[in-house]
Amino acid sequence: MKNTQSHIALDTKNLCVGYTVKKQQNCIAKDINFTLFKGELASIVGVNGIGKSTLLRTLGNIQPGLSGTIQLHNRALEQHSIMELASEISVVLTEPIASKNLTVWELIGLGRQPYTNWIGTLTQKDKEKIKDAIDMVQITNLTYKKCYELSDGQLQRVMIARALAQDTQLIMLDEPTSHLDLYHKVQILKLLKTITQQTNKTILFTTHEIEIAIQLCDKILLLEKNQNTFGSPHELIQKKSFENLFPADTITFDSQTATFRVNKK
Ligand SMILES: Nc1ncnc2c1ncn2[C@@H]1O[C@H](COP(=O)(O)OP(=O)(O)OP(=O)(O)O)[C@@H](O)[C@H]1O
Repeated sequence: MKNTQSHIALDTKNLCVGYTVKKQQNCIAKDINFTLFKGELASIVGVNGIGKSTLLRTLGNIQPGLSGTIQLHNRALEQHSIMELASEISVVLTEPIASKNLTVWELIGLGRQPYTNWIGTLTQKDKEKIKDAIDMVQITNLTYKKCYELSDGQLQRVMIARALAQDTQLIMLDEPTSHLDLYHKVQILKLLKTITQQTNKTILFTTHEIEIAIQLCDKILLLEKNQNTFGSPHELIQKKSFENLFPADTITFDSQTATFRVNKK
């Protein structure tokens, strides 16, 4: 968010995320304006290097904004304590976890840190939240496995369960389907959809899986160099937003099937 006057308002109690960036020169993301509501599944898409992860990480307070402000409940994000933020927003990143020696149960238990005492003692309520998270992502059979024993797809489920155990209104994930095959990509994104439907939580994730996002997401934010578009997949298709995403001599978008076609010539 360099050289911009950006203002982002997060309100996890009512409207979930409102984000505006005023148009300025030398900024990748321009004129962003989006609002997410409870129970919505939303994705941030765009070509490599357009700023998807930067936006997500900035919203999640993982990295400082290049300029502008982010407010959570009318207070600057950085004015909230880490524990306050952790009870409002959970973030799942792509970086490999340092704690792979933990069991699945222990790792998911870390999601309860905002609520436990200083030595991390889990109460009955904490244990129930962990169990509920495990049930929701369907990994009961993995509960006592070490995280280093898991496949990438299983580990992603564990990370989602940790975010669920953290029990925040907003869950953000950076590229949750990287390293997964098509089947497992679809499984993870369908799981995110189910979570929004069953818990009324809001999930925002970055992805390169535009075709799957079109099929599953309630809202899509398409980041582009000169403009950004936000809306339902249907609205974006109507606006022909995907048609110039890639060079037309190589890849075209078929709005009838909502798929990208490779130009073989
Ligand atoms: N709004 C911005 N203004 C200026 N620079 C930005 C902005 N957003 C991102 N950048 C810079 O652009 C580079 C690419 O950003 P980022 O990794 O977020 O892109 P991405 O879309 O997630 O890429 P990929 O799809 O390859 O993962 C980074 O160096 C980042 O610091």
